[in-house]
Amino acid sequence: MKVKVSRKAHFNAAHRLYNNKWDLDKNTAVFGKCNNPNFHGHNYELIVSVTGHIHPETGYVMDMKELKELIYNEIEQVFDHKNLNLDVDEFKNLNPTAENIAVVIWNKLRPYIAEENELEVVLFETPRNFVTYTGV
Ligand SMILES: Nc1nc2c(c(=O)[nH]1)N=C([C@H](O)[C@H](O)COP(=O)(O)OP(=O)(O)OP(=O)(O)O)CN2
Ligand SMILES: [Zn+2]
Repeated sequence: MKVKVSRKAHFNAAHRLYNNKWDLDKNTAVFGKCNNPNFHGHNYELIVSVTGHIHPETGYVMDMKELKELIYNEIEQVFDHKNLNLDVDEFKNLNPTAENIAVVIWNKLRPYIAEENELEVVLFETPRNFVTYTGV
C-alpha cells in the first residue's frame, strides 16, 4: 500500500523566454509577450508530492515538516523574488519555461528524498497553466 503526501509552496519570480540562437523576430514570433526583453513575472504555485509506504513506527511516508523545510531551503530561498534568467545558475543557459523550471526543481529535491519513495513536482505558472514532472 502506497500513499502520496503533498506540500504546497509558492514563489514569485521574473523571467524572459527566449532562445539565444534566434534573432528577436523569431523569438517574438515563438514566445510573444513572454519574450519581453525587460522580463515579466509570475506568482508560481508549487506542489511537491512524495509517494511511498507508511512507516510502521511513525505512521509517516515522510515528515511534512522535513518536506516543508526542504522546499524552503532548496527552492523558495533560491527562486523567490529572483530573476530566473539572471539570478539562478541553472537558467543561465536554459530557457526558464514552466517545463524546465519543474525539471530543475525535481532535480534539486530528488537527492533529499528517500530512494524508495517517488517524487512528483507540479508547477503552476498561472492559475490555468501548469506542468507536472515525475522524473520519467
Ligand atoms: N509549454 C509552455 N507554454 C508556455 C509557457 C511555458 O512555460 N510552457 N509559458 C508561457 C508564459 O510564460 C506564461 O505562462 C503566460 O502565458 P499566458 O498564455 O498569458 O497565460 P495566462 O494564464 O495569463 O493566460 P489566460 O489566457 O489568462 O489563461 C506561455 N506558454
Ligand atoms: Zn512568463
